[in-house]
Amino acid sequence: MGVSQREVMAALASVKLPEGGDLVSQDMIRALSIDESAGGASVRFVIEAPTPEVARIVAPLQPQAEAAVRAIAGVASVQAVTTAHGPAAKPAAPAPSLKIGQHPTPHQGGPQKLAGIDRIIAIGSGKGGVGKSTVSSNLAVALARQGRRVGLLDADIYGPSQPRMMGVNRRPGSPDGKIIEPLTAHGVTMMSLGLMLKDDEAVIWRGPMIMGALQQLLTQVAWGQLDVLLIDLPPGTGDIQLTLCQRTQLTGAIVVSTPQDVALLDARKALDMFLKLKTPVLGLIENMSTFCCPNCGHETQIFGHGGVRADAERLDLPFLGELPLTLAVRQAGDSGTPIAATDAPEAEAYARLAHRLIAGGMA
Ligand SMILES: Nc1ncnc2c1ncn2[C@@H]1O[C@H](COP(=O)(O)OP(=O)(O)OP(=O)(O)O)[C@@H](O)[C@H]1O
Repeated sequence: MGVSQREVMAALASVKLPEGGDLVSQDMIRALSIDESAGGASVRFVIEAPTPEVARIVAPLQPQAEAAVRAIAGVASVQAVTTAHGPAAKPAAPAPSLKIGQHPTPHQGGPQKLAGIDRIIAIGSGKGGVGKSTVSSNLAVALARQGRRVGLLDADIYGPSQPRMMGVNRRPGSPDGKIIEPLTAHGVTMMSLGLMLKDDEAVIWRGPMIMGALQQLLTQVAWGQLDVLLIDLPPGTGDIQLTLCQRTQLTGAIVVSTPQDVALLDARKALDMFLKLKTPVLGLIENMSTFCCPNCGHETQIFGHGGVRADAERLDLPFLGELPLTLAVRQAGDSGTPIAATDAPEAEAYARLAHRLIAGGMA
């Protein structure tokens, strides 16, 4: 069997950048080609840095990247080039002066469309910690791998976790102090309030400030042309959910829950909220459905099993699938490379979910 693109990308993901993330999570790999011949595979790729300044930092890592690919069984030769995309930044470019967290501007009329964005899907849950952010990041990556132009907005303003899960920690630029340039990771255009805050800085805002911040993240970020924008909501049924559903034309919402009764109780409240706000519910996902012991293979249903499917049937809503609880999913999220970006068996469930949404015209 030949050398696959996935194997090469996985090897390149092992090359860490000094400022955080790696060559793949920072979306620097271009023009990857693998030519198989009798003597083995010749692999070529370009490391494209966003600016000449970053290229100077990344260039010394090229030998390490080549060595990582050369170590893959079946690779005979590796050729890489480091280039910079775009002109050199002006010296001492002003730091974004954009102030996130202002009062919302008055709004008239019903929910608005966002220019350039074809579909918007909100991903919510009733209870916290059920895996809504994990599902959002993995689904975004799985959709991008299937060729969709995907954006991911971390609207979990009190506990933004997407920067860590997607492996980005650069502060987004804002050359004019108004428009925020989103970052790219694993083929996904992303933005999170977490990228604008210092580590460990808490957000202590009242409702209007939160709504203002959400409005800024939706309208001041240069999202570009997207097939779908996924919005990772905070848990519960608060200001963010209300503002989003009332102001923005959503394609629909997906609700994530574990099968545990206490999670289901809260998930039903989230569903009720979406129904009351007339946001179509695209379906329910059961996360942490079963746990398969990596040592002995024994399956345990830690949080129960099947409760989300039963609720979907009872409410006549689509059941979008079950996702297992595995160590690999947690580790992948913590390392900044969602499991859906890898060849691990767990990636398959996200690929199926992405395929289902694309086939249904939802993504
Ligand atoms: N299927 C899974 N297998 C293993 N670990 C998982 C899985 N889903 C989520 N986790 C882990 O559970 C924790 C909580 O997940 P996550 O942050 O995605 O939940 P959340 O619902 O977004 O939480 P919050 O309420 O904080 O927004 C994380 O450490 C994550 O890595």
